[in-house]
Amino acid sequence: MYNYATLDHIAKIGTDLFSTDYRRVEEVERADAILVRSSKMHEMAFSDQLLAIARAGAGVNNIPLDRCAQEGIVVFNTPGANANAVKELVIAGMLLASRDIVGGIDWVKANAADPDIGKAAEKVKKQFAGRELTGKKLGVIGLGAIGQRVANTALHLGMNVLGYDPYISVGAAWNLSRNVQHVSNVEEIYRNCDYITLHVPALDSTKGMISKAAVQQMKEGAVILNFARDLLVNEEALLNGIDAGRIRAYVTDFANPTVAGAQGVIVTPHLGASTAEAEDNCAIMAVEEIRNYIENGNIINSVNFPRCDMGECSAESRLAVLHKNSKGTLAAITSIVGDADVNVADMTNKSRDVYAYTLMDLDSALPKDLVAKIDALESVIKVRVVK
Ligand SMILES: NC(=O)C1=CN([C@@H]2O[C@H](COP(=O)(O)OP(=O)(O)OC[C@H]3O[C@@H](n4cnc5c(N)ncnc54)[C@H](O)[C@@H]3O)[C@@H](O)[C@H]2O)C=CC1
Ligand SMILES: O=C(O)CCC(=O)C(=O)O
Repeated sequence: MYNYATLDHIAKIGTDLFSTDYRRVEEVERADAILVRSSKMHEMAFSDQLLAIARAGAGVNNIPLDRCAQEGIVVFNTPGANANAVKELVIAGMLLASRDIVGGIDWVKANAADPDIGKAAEKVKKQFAGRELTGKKLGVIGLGAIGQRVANTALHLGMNVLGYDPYISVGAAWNLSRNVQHVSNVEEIYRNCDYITLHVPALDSTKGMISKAAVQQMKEGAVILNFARDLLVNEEALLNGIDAGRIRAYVTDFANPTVAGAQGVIVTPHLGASTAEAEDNCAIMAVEEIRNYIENGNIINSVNFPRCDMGECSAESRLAVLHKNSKGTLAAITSIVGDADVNVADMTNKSRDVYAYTLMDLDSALPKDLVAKIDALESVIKVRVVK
C-alpha cells in the first residue's frame, strides 16, 4: 500500500487513477508521493518515506529541486499540460490591454439604473476606444509549450511575431510556425515590439530579466504581458514607465502589493492554468508519472533526475538506484550484484548534471543483504526494490 498527499486542489479525474494500492493521507510525513500545484515547499522537511513529488503544472520554482535530489526524492512536472489554457489567457490579456473592455463594462454596471443608458453609452464610448492587434508586432520571450502556442495564434490574428529563445527544444522548434521571425538578441524585441510576452521559467538566470535597462529600451506604447512569474520583472521600473506615459500597460497574472491596484496594470489572480481542461490534463499526467515511478521505477518528465524508461519489468526483480554521477559508482553497483551471483537481465544508467539513476532487471530474487551493500556506497542516495 502506498500513501499520497495533495497540497493543493488536484482534479479528481487524476486522483481517481490511483489504484486500490494507494490511499490518500492528510499528513505529508506519511506520504510516499506528494501532488502539488503552487504551494511553497522550500521550508518543508521531507520524510525518508517520500519517493516523489509531482507538480501538476509547469513551473517548479516552489520546490527545492536540489535538496529533493540530495534526499532521493524525484520531482516531476507536467510539460505542456496547461499550455493551451495559458495561451488563451495571454490572448485575452492582449485584448484587455488594447481595448478598454474593463472600463466599458464598469461604466455599464455603474449606469445600470439609467433608463437612457443606450443613448448615454453612444456618447461616452469614445473614452473607451482602443487599438487593434492586427499588424502590430508581438515579441515572445521563451518559445516552449506556452510561448510557441502564443506565437502561432498571434500570427492567425494578423500580428507580426518575433521569437527569442536561445535554448529552444527540438520539439518546440518543430511546432513553431516558420512565419515567426527568430531573433538572437532579446533587445531587438525590446526596441521593436508593441506587445512583449514572457514565457520563461523562473531561474537564477531569468529572475529580473525585464530590468530597468530593458524597460528603458522598450518602444513607446508597449504592452508587457507576464503570465510566467513576477520575479522575472523589475515591476517598479515598469510602473515608472507607465507613469511616464511610455509603457501603455502591464498585464500580469501575479497579484502582489506592488501591482495590485496600480494605474495601467491589469492583474489576474494566477488564473493562467485555471481551466477544467488544464487541471484535468495536469492531474492525469502527474498521477501517471508517480505511478510509473513507484510501480516500475521509470522516470519520465522529472526536473531533477534523468529520464529513464524500461517499461514494465518482466524479469524476476527490479532494482532502482538514485546516485551521484560519480566515477566508479556504476562499476561498484554491478560488482556487488555480480558478487551476489545474480545475473543482470537488463539495465539502464542515465545521468543528469551531478545526479544519476540506475535501473536494473535481475534474473533471480534479490539476496538479503544486496540492497544494504549498495546503500552503503558513499555515492548512493537511495536504493529501492521496485519488484
Ligand atoms: N500563469 C500560469 O498559471 C502559468 C505559468 N507558467 C509559467 O510559464 C513558464 C513557461 O511554461 P512552459 O512554456 O510550459 O515551459 P517550457 O519549459 O515548455 O518553456 C520554457 C521555455 O523558456 C526557454 N528559456 C529558458 N531560459 C530562457 C531565456 N533566458 N530566454 C529565453 N528563453 C528561455 C526554454 O528554452 C523553454 O523553451 C513556467 O515555467 C511557469 O513559470 C506555466 C503554466 C501556467
Ligand atoms: O496550478 C496552477 O494553477 C498554477 C500553474 C502554474 O503557474 C504553472 O504550471 O507553472
